[in-house]
Amino acid sequence: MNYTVVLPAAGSGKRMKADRNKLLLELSGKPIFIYTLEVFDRDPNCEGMWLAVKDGERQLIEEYVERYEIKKVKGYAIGGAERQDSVRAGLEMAGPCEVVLVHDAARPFISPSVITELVEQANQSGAAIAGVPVKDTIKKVQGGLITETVDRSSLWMIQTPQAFRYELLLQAAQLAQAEAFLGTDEAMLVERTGHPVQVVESTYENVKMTTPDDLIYGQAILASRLQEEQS
Ligand SMILES: Nc1ccn([C@@H]2O[C@H](COP(=O)(O)OP(=O)(O)OP(=O)(O)O)[C@@H](O)[C@H]2O)c(=O)n1
Ligand SMILES: C[C@](O)(CO)[C@H](O)COP(=O)(O)O
Repeated sequence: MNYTVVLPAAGSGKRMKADRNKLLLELSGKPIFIYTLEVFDRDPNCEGMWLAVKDGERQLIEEYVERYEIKKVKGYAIGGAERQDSVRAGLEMAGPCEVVLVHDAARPFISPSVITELVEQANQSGAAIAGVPVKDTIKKVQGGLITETVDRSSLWMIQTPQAFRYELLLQAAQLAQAEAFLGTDEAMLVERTGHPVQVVESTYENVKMTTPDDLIYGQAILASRLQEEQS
């Protein structure tokens, strides 16, 4: 099943504390977002990528896309102040298709088999997102004191990709905009329309490069992949 992917890449990386958009930081000599684009470039079911970028970074990002010979980038939308604004801009520009995936450009280690599973599920049921069960004990804390220990048996950490029938996500995104609702992922926008959202088990490797320690983990993932290739 073919799909189109929208990649929000217009953040600023405050938590990474870098001097530029964190997506341009390098792992083993290659910018983070190029690893992400390569996964989709290699997937024969990916019909095209739409990137949401900052106006002032578009030229630089385009240069990298050319330098690394990424073939499937169809166009660029100008991102907004919030991630949700950037995704909506990308969706509107991508135009109608059957299944659309939204994937953080800051998650370079997504597994191709999870993408395939998400697309199949979204085609059948309308909405499917990636996640992994939480591994730690979860507590609510206020003022340094525990107010509750949460039963973790049904808690999942949600990632991207998040896959949807295009019209379902577009309408949910436009409704959220009209009602000034701000969510932290696309599923939240669809959930509030009442449409069920499936969760597909992903991998813990699919971490979002958010804080400096994530770069160390990212580097370790690359080293272990290289070792596997060579053995
Ligand atoms: N206004 C925004 C904010 C974020 N993103 C993108 O959404 C993804 C996930 O966001 P996050 O990790 O929060 O990135 P930043 O906003 O860059 O980081 P921070 O919140 O630490 O500033 C990233 O690929 C980021 O580039 C975006 O396109 N537009
Ligand atoms: C969409 C997301 O990656 C799912 O985990 C996450 O919610 C993005 O959060 P951020 O704070 O905007 O990075």
